[in-house]
Amino acid sequence: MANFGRQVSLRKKGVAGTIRMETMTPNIVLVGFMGAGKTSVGKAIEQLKGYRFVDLDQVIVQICGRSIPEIFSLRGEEAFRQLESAALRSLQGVRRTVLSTGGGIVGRAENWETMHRFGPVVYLEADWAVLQERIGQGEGRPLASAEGGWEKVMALWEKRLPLYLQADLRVDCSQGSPEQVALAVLGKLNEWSGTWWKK
Ligand SMILES: Nc1ncnc2c1ncn2[C@@H]1O[C@H](COP(=O)(O)OP(=O)(O)O)[C@@H](O)[C@H]1O
Ligand SMILES: O=C(O)C1=C[C@@H](OP(=O)(O)O)[C@@H](O)[C@H](O)C1
Ligand SMILES: [Mg+2]
Repeated sequence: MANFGRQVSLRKKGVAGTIRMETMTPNIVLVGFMGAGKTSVGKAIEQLKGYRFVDLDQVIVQICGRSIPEIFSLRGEEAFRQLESAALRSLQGVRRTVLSTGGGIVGRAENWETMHRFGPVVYLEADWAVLQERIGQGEGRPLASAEGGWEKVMALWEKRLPLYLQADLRVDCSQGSPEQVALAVLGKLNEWSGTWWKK
């Protein structure tokens, strides 16, 4: 994990003095299962903090000119995962950005490397009943469509649970509005890493 918010010596690079990592990587990355509220909380953080909001699914849709269900049905999940990793890499260098990812981003080690370079990764967690209610009929989410049955979706959630724990921070997203969850995220980040995110 990168050491955000700490002094970094530049002496080895032939430059006198130190700078703070915060000037290099003030972003926030949201991960969590479908329905956790990553997109909604990302938008709320944009409003509260004036950060730019980027939803990775929307980046993929823009690159492909197709919706997420169309990409899944025309090209399959593996192609979607490749597009997802490429879309994530394409964001390298973004600043003052809150990035909402898709629930399956956590399946590839290379995505974790990229996300950890962007900034602190925050896991929005909720229990199954809350996620199930928010997913609803699964519209727009090919891996959670109602006709596929809930057992498969729940098995996917259980399989992914340990992967989400690679995040730097965990925030309960099951109570309160997206704005309240966003405030909880910002509060935890403040406790966690001091001042960098206030910029
Ligand atoms: N804190 C919350 N409280 C109640 N409903 C929420 C909350 N966060 C998200 N939702 C609702 O749950 C659904 C999924 O939210 P979304 O932001 O798309 O989740 P994700 O991007 O994690 O899949 C949406 O209908 C949204 O309005
Ligand atoms: O969990 C997943 O594998 C997916 C989650 C979706 O995003 P949300 O988590 O925002 O619904 C979207 O990326 C795609 O349908 C696949
Ligand atoms: Mg989303």
